[in-house]
Amino acid sequence: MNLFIDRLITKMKEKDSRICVGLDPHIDQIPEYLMLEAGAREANNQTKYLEAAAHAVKDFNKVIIENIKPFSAVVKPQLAFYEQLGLPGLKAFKETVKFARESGLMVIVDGKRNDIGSSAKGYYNAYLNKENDSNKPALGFVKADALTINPYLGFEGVEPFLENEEAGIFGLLRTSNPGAEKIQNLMMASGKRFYEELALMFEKWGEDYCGEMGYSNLGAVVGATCPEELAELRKLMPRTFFLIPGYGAQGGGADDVVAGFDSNGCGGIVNSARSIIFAYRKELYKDKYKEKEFGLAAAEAAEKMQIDINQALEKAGVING
Ligand SMILES: O=c1ccn([C@@H]2O[C@H](COP(=O)(O)O)[C@@H](O)[C@H]2O)c(=O)[nH]1
Repeated sequence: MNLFIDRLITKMKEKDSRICVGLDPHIDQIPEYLMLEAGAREANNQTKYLEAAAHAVKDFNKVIIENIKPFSAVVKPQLAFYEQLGLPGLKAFKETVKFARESGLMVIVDGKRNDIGSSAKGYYNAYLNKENDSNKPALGFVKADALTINPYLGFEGVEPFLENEEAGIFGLLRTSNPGAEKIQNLMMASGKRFYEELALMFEKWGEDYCGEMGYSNLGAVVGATCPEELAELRKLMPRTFFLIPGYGAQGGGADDVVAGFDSNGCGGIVNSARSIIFAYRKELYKDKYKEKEFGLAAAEAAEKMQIDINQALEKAGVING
């Protein structure tokens, strides 16, 4: 049972959780005391500031991971927030991935990578490579369980990412942002929308990478903000597992994501970043938790999201309570 997708489904079942916590450390929302302790406020040049901010990010992530792990099987660090901190940010990212995996969580790196096949292989090596494939030391940056990719270059840009059966990928299909509709919902000459055509390609591309539970190591990203497309795609793509972002801060809610799951309550994982990791700043929790208790606020928000989604599935008759 080494296939990524089988491990993911098993872990989600063990925790009875369909949520993924986004580790998106927006610097302006990191608790001020962490920035002060790390020396970010006294830094008088960029080098010192980036080092201090990256230190604060690493400390922040560790507290979040410790607090949300009872409620989530997976975290999804968004690379953009680490790259903006330069080399110290990449170091913080690497330590975060390692800490999350040591804490028993699976890690989906959100990098939306892709290129022509020969260059895509480089991204594969960086994030998903097997550690010991031969007698030679292997290439690699971090050991993630999965990576988000962009399928725009076609299958030869996707195939290199599927080499390691222990690792998975999620290709952008129908994204959660408002502007996505203008491109992804374009009507094609076939009478199908662009995302529908792409969905059929995903199903075909993923067919040789299926696990024991019927889902493929090639998953798809479909937004919680477009429940109609989510419902349609679930029917069109029986072997494709969905990563569903857009919950919380972007407006998606529990009832919106129900359609992303199959009749067994499987087939999707719902991501939320800001509304969990920065819950301590939200009206709902602000009076209850002090800044230093941001981890407790994140735990409460994660538990609420876990319960809300499970209850929405129960209400829809998909799972039994
Ligand atoms: O369609 C997409 C694809 C990826 N994302 C990413 O998910 C998180 C969402 O963060 P929130 O704070 O929960 O809004 C972020 O990393 C995005 O880059 C997405 O939102 N939509």
